[in-house]
Amino acid sequence: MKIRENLAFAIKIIGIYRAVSLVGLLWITLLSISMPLLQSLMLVYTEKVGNSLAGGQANVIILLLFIQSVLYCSAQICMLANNMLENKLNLKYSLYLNTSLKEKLSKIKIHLLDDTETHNKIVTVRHIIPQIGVSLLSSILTLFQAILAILGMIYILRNLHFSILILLVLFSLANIFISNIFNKVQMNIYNTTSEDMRLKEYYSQLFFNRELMSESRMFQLHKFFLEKWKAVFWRVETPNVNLMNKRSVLASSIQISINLLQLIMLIILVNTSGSALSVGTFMLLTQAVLQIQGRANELVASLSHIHQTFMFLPLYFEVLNLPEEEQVQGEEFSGLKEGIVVSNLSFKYINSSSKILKDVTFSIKKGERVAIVGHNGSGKTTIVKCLLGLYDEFLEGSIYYDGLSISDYNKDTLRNKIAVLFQNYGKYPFSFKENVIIGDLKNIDNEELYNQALNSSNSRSIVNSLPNGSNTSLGPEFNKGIDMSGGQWQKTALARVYFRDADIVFLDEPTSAIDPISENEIYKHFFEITKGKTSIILTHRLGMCKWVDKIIVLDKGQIKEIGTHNELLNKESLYREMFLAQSEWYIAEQKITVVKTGQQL
Ligand SMILES: Nc1ncnc2c1ncn2[C@@H]1O[C@H](COP(=O)(O)OP(=O)(O)OP(=O)(O)O)[C@@H](O)[C@H]1O
Repeated sequence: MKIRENLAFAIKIIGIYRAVSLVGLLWITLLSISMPLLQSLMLVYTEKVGNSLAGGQANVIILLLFIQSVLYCSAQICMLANNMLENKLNLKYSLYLNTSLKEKLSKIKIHLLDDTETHNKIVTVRHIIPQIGVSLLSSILTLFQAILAILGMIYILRNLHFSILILLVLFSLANIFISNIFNKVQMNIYNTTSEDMRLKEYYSQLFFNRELMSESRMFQLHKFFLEKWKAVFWRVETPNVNLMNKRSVLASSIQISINLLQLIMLIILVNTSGSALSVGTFMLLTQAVLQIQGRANELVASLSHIHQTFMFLPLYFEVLNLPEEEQVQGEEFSGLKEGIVVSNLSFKYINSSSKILKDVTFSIKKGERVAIVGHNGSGKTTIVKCLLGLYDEFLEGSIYYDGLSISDYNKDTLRNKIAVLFQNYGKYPFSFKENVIIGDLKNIDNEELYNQALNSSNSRSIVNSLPNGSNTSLGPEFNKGIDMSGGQWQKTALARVYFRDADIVFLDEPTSAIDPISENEIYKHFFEITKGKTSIILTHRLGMCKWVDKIIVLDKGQIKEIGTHNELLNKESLYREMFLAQSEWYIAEQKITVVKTGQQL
């Protein structure tokens, strides 16, 4: 089973090498075969030169030396070409393998990223990618080279005492056995420390995360972070260092054994050949013994590396085979015609212990403006994620767009018609304009749309204040960029949403960081430009709910009430309770103003 599995992996890997560069693969194989052949030929000529030194003609000796030199230069040129090609292929394989991984991650089911195990696997695969690339290929080729070279030398040494060969075989077998043990230990270390490796990276980046820097200074957290980082540092590095030390002990022992082995082999040679040994043959034999030993070491090292890589390959292919979001070739979504219906929807995240949404039912007509409100953690964002089709297979109940279940639509066509502003939207270190136009990559040259988006999101004044206008780089980490305030970033993210020619708009807390005057402007624009579009806004600012057609109030994952602002305010409701609690602030403020100024209301 194991052999069959490994064979299947080998075929897949060869497929990858072929896909990346068939010509490169052929050349590097050719060069790898040429080098040991040239080395064997050089040995043959070493013997001839040595033998001709004893009484040979000068011109014959010169000719032999010349041929030997040509062979040496050819071997060097092959080695150079091989190294250069290897460097180039290294880049190509690394690009290919990393691209495959990134493409995969952009397609896997979102719920997998809620799982710690998936993160551990991904980080291990990222670490082993360099090993799978050219490094594996060069180990395979080194293995072939070593086998060819050893066969060539065995042929040259065919008349020698067989005990030399037995010694070599025994020595190599012991070496392979020990490497095998080390590889298993290494694999175990990777498996057991992958989560700590991620933690170590995370604690490291806390020291240069600009957004957290001020908090960390004010709370004087650096020592706390440092201690956490140090603890995890030792947990990750200690097993690796211990293994490295053991490997070093092994390497030194091998070097000492090689020396002893060479001595033993030369003693056997001298004893078996006695005085019949010519100078040339002695030179040939000593070099051959040295080379054969060197090659045997290469053979063991490459076998060990191949073995180690093959132990990791299942994990690599496991990550590449993680389930992807299903691309139903189903119905094309060309825009909402009737509305959205959510029917008895219940939902639970992969790692949550109880249901986050419980039997939720509501409907939204085309063109309606709906606000979803409720306490923190009541499930507002979760409903949106379900409506976006991010968690289809975990849903109980149904979500229909125009009467057809969300899972029957082609997801790309559905998402093309939806624009979303998430609570944790992206703040990209691109130019201001790029931060907006990534909202719809199909329209990146549409200046009119861009200008509309700036106006609707109240971002025009931001662009005017930036040193290079729309082309100003954002974020000081790159390209001497400019940082923006929280509210300016939020307006930019809103512009991104408006830039998308969407039919349905979801906004999750769109104005949480925006000043009241801008907020007012933004909502005015929003209601203007979303006329005819369906919009769903998640908010804690209940003042804006006066302007929507319907308010859905969530409580602990359940629908508590549905109605308009007036309907809900005029009866005992959670909405009324929340609205009054919020408006108390303004009423209290008014009283303060009255007291301060002595004016009458
Ligand atoms: N990926 C996740 N895995 C497990 N539980 C989650 C996940 N995301 C959210 N939750 C849990 O689901 C519940 C609802 O979260 P959700 O973000 O939907 O609330 P919300 O109403 O949008 O809250 P807020 O008003 O604070 O934004 C919370 O208890 C939260 O802990």
